[in-house]
Amino acid sequence: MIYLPTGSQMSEADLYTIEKENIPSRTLMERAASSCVDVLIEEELDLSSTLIVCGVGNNGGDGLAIARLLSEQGLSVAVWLVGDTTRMSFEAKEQLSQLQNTKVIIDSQYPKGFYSLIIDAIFGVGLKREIQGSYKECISFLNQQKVTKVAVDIPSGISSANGQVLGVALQVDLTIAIQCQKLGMALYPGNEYCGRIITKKIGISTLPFEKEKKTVLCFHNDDYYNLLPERPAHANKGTFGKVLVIGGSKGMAGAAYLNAFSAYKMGAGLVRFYTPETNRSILQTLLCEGIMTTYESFHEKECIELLSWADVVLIGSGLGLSETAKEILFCVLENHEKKLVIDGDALTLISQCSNWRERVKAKEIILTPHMKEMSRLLHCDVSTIQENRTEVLTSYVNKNQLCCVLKDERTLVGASNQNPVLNTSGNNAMAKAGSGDVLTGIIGGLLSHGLNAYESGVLGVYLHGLCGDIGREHKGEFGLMASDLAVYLKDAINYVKEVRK
Ligand SMILES: NC(=O)C1=CN([C@@H]2O[C@H](COP(=O)(O)OP(=O)(O)OC[C@H]3O[C@@H](n4cnc5c(N)ncnc54)[C@H](OP(=O)(O)O)[C@@H]3O)[C@@H](O)[C@H]2O)[C@@H](O)CC1
Ligand SMILES: [K+]
Repeated sequence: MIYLPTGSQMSEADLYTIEKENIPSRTLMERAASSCVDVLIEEELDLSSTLIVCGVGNNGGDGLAIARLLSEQGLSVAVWLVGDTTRMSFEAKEQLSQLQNTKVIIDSQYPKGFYSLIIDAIFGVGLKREIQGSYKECISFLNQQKVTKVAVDIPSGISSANGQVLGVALQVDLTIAIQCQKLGMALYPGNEYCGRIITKKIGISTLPFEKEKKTVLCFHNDDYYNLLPERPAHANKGTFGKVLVIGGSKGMAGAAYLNAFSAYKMGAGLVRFYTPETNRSILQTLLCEGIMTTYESFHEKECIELLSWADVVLIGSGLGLSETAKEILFCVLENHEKKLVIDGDALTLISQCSNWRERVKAKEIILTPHMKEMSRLLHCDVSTIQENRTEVLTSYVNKNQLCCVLKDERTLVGASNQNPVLNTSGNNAMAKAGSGDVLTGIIGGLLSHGLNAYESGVLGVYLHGLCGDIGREHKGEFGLMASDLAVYLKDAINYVKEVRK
């Protein structure tokens, strides 16, 4: 597992290392620069004529130190110093003065020439506001140059906190992340600007953000392997849990089908539909293994009886917003005591009720909103969530004591008192109707094996993304369907086991 700190968390770690571990800032900068030079050599980049574009902060300081190290090897280097040098950081000033006695060309304008490589050391984690004026012109100009580009720490213009482009950003081929990859490099669009990412540790203590439950994690295959549920040999269909799918209004039977099919494919022992009568023959034809109870209107006693049967309830996929849907939903909230996944229309319905959380009895709760549904739950706009997703998610799950799977190109899973986990599996072939219903089913299947909400959310999202990655290989970027995803679950699970070996 790795930490994905924001730039601010990284700056705190820099400071902690300098002050508490007595490693001078200058030493860290030298280590950063020599690590970058190592990468440039290891990657066999053409270093015959390098342009290093430096800002006036410590990212620029890294760039100036790289210029000196390359020049010491007899290589031709030019530095384009952008920004107001009267505002230069102490460390960058030191680096600049060391460069004066070398052959490196230093210019405050673009030093005209033919370059084999451009190194971006304009902004690192210290970038916090929109880029304008001459900085903007410089980055736009560099974007037009058809030369290999390498970013020091993070491409200039990408917010290390949320991956957004702050006015303009440099598209590079390779990013050398100092000590850790930053959160903004894993999120979109930031990730697309980074090219390949190579991380180089330079001895910055990560203790300050390791202690914080709000630091985002990215799991490795082994972490996922450790979460995979066991399938004991002495088992019957009751061993792997009973899942009740409440979803699929008229015309939306497919959503309930995908929930149930995916829960079965994830290994659930028994899956039952509770769905409108109009869906009966459709669902029984699609999934003969699904047990069926149907309704035409709300019957409290029937609903409560079904809840006492179920270990896990999945409610909301294609449920609709009717009065009956609402009555069933609140009956579930107020009576189901075990595990509960709230998806789709059920999320919209709870967002219209200010005290919904107080009414929930379930001991484990997972919400699976996409950005729009999250914005309804929080009564704010989508961009506010996208810009501050970690803070928004952590405060929501802690306030409501539940697990929330915030679906996006990069899904983030949060749970009370746990670090949020950012998922990196999956691809754009999965951006299709029904994909979320499959995820809900997979999570249901994991819950029914005894995993807790956080574990089911984290592993479920990863497996779902892997199904998309494997599925794209077989069905293509255009043709992959949501129902295919669940079919590839067996390959996804095998992949996690195989990589472990
Ligand atoms: N010893 C250490 O600490 C180590 C640090 N390391 C390296 O340092 C990097 C972090 O350095 P940093 O904190 O100095 O920030 P950095 O990214 O250079 O930018 C700050 C400068 O940009 C300016 N500025 C910001 N936004 C702007 C805008 N929109 N438009 C215009 N200007 C803007 C800002 O100006 P100000 O806000 O002060 O007006 C300030 O001048 C880190 O990524 C890593 O590469 C490593 O070597 C390891 C050891
Ligand atoms: K940079």
